[in-house]
Amino acid sequence: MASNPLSSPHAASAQDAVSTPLLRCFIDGAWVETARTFDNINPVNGRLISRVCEADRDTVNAAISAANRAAKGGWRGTSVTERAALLHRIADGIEQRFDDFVAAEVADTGRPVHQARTLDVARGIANFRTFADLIKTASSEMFESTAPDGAKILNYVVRKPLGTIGIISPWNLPLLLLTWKVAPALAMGNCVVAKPSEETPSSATLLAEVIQAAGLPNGVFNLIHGFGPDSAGQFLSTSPHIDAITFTGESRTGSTIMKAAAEGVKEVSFELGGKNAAVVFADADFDAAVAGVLRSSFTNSGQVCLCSERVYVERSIFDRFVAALKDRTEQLRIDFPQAEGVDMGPLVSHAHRDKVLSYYRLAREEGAIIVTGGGVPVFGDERDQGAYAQPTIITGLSDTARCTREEIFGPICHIAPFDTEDEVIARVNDSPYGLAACVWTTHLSRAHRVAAQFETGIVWVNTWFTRDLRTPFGGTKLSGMGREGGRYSMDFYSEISNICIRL
Ligand SMILES: NC(=O)c1ccc[n+]([C@@H]2O[C@H](COP(=O)([O-])OP(=O)(O)OC[C@H]3O[C@@H](n4cnc5c(N)ncnc54)[C@H](O)[C@@H]3O)[C@@H](O)[C@H]2O)c1
Ligand SMILES: O=C/C=C/C=C(\O)C(=O)O
Repeated sequence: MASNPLSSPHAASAQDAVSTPLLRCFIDGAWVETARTFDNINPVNGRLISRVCEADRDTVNAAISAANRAAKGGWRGTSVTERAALLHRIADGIEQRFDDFVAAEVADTGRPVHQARTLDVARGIANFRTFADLIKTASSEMFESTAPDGAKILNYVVRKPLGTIGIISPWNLPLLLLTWKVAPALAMGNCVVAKPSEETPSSATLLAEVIQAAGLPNGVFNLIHGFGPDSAGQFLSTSPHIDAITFTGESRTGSTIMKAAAEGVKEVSFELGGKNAAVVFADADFDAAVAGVLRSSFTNSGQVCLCSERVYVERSIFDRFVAALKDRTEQLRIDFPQAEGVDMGPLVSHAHRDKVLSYYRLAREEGAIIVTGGGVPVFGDERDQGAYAQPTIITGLSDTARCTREEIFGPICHIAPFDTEDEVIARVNDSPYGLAACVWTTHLSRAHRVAAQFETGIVWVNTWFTRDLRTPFGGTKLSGMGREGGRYSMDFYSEISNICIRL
């Protein structure tokens, strides 16, 4: 098991003086305990990691009031240079406590240590550095025109802080997805009330410690812990005193939050679910495509919103591709997060594994062929108390089966053959979701042609989850609303005003 990451004074133990840390909320620059706590469980072995203070309505309101006060205070007036320096200090702080952050992510999620190092924590740092650098180089639009009487008119655009931003994030990439919103929100001069997932409170708590140490003014960043319905998530998203909500999570939750936001006509940004497709043409670099689909299906045990759950392979290479992917999948090492060469840890929780396993059963009921996996690995050690599931490949389902239409969010993909380019484009687009798609081909014009026709916010050609943080990121249809990244984040986290001057 990971060494306990939560060794700082802010995680001091209250109820269990011996060892179980208590994670507190961070409000107006102070650590706040609440009456109710919930357990944070390690999915590797079912053991208790920490107890977490659940923010009740009064606590959430206190966090929002603190942010509102700070928003009216000096923060919005800080210079870009000062804010950029603070963001870099936060990035430095994460770097200085790199191993604590890695251990926190690993303990909460069971993900491989090397993934936490190279993806999660590295991106947490990059998110702060990227937006610090972006605001220093940002420009704005200017339009010159002529008034009816011939006078010269100058229009220019300014970005002002929105005020208080409510941030609600999921458990699948906890630090990455939280900082992806916190960094630009602060960069644009806003104050923040952030609620991480109840499944993954640890790295967010460390982030609050780092932010406190970096010297952000009190109330600019506030952290509340808790659940969604009838808990901190609902109290935050239904408050009339926040100015915008940015949310990453399930489409259904996004819809609930949107109803709450409609009441006050709040700005929303949603990064939601997916049922992403990977398309492999016969002209693809075969080995690269197999390796790519292996990654895009099973990284983080399939718990990345961008993972491929629908794989379409051109019929002439279908059997060979399925056999090769099966072979590679059966070589994946499912192990403790700290094990040398580990490829996959458990799912995030037993509850989530129950959901994923219900789809493994449904696949059989719907008539799927189980090519590999379809169950739970047996280890003969404490991992048997964990939330592990086998990486699973299925074939033989129609495009109307529930397993090929609904997001499963686990280590499973369905592979189907296709015959023509037009056919596969139509099948990929026949989905209520539209987050990301991958194309594997060496045919240059086909790559452009096909990519342009996918109804998704993101298309990767001969790669997957390769990110440039300046690019627009988000989904169409049930996969989201709006785009974040680079100037798209700068726009969302700002009130954009046009100033028109008659010269
Ligand atoms: N498009 C993207 O960029 C992206 C990225 C990551 C994850 N996701 C999606 O997230 C989902 C997995 O995450 P999850 O299970 O944590 O999602 P979830 O919607 O259950 O929870 C996400 C967050 O919302 C909170 N929440 C739940 N109900 C709420 C309510 N009624 N009001 C306010 N807050 C509420 C939760 O406590 C949590 O903090 C998958 O569907 C995945 O595709 C999308
Ligand atoms: O699980 C979803 C992954 C989302 C990734 C990002 O939001 C990103 O890379 O910025």
